Amino acid sequence: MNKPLQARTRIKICGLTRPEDVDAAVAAGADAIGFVFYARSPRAVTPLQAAELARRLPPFVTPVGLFVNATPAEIEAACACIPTLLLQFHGDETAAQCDAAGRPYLRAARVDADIDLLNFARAFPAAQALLLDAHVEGYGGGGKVFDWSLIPADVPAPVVLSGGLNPANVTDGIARVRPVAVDVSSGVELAKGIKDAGLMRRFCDAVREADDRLAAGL
Ligand SMILES: O=C(O)c1ccccc1NCC(=O)[C@H](O)[C@H](O)COP(=O)(O)O
Repeated sequence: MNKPLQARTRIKICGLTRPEDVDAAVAAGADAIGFVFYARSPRAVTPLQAAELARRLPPFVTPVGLFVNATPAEIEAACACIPTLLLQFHGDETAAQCDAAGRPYLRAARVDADIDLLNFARAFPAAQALLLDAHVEGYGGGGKVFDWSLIPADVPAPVVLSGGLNPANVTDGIARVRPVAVDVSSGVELAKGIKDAGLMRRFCDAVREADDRLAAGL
């Protein structure tokens, strides 16, 4: 998969609920912090809780708001609390529903042998990137790795690799998929919504190691 080598692989850490975890994720090198606005998730936060957490972010660390089949009013309420929110649609939202939010967004695809990722990507031309996650019960956050060989070499969108990543497998994931970014939740947790600072550091170090190996042509 021959893709232009970007300066470095960006890192999104998702499902944060505590201020100390936001601080630790930023210190570890996260480029984006995901807040889950899906009430059925054990990692769910309210827009006001997320706004308080997002105020801890320095410049150039992006808050990402994650939605599953939310109403326009729910999306607008979250954006009113966090004006710089990058949206992530992780449910069954159509392109029209995603585009109607009027903001940059990531479109999640739940990957298994049944999905046609090329057609899926073409259906969301306005998405800033495709976030490729495993197909799990409960829409996401499942800690499950999907078969990366299912990802076509010519996906017509930037790819964020997600699904069951952790410090032990992210280097391989970057080498094989060459994503613009990686996304992790379970793999850096002590429990759902409770992140581990050491695991976040190790995850970000492993991403840096993968970038260094790619830059060295290894
Ligand atoms: O994190 C959740 O609880 C969640 C619930 C419902 C839909 C999506 C959810 N998370 C979305 C993410 O972006 C996760 O980071 C992604 O699914 C990867 O999670 P994991 O496999 O646990 O690293």
